[in-house]
Amino acid sequence: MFRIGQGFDVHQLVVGRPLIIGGIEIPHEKGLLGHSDADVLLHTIADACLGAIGEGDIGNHFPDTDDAFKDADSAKLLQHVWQIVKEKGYKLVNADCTIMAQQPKMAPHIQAMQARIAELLETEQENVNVKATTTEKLGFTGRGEGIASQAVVLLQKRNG
Ligand SMILES: Nc1ccn([C@@H]2O[C@H](COP(=O)(O)O)[C@@H](O)[C@H]2O)c(=O)n1
Ligand SMILES: C[C@@]1(CO)OP(=O)(O)OP(=O)(O)OC[C@H]1O
Repeated sequence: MFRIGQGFDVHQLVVGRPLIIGGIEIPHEKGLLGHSDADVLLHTIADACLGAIGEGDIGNHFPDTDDAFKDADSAKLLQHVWQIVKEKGYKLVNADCTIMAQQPKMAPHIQAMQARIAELLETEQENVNVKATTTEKLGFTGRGEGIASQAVVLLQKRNG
């Protein structure tokens, strides 16, 4: 049996924060604001996984009112979500993601993001695709006020 899930997330870009996307720290004069480390891409993938198995969203599992998740490493949050997916008997078929950011250039970091995400989802790197697009200077992403991300994941029930 197959299950599909999609995720979408947005975080504001501000000075004084590191920019962490896809588990990779990217040199930039601004970073993403959030209760956790605000890794917009890992949040999107976690939401897509939770959506695929009908388990709500990361806000339900890791409330932003809980100090336990203050400055949390989103890789650990995604690992926790992936445990739930595995306990339900699923493995990843593939994940496809898009980052919407006017700046900085994601291209030099895409391979590292794909490798890290594949590691977190216990799959081969070829099963994880990360893309980036500017939004042609339009909207909040185009003005550099924030970064958005979306993802689709396909899961398959393991045999036995
Ligand atoms: N933050 C970004 C945005 C885009 N790219 C890459 O640039 C290419 C052109 O982007 P469009 O806005 O015209 O879609 C595309 O190949 C993106 O991968 C990037 O590296 N970082
Ligand atoms: C990740 C959590 C953890 O407290 O906080 P934020 O970093 O603010 O991120 P968001 O995408 O708003 O998801 C909610 C929370 O689960």
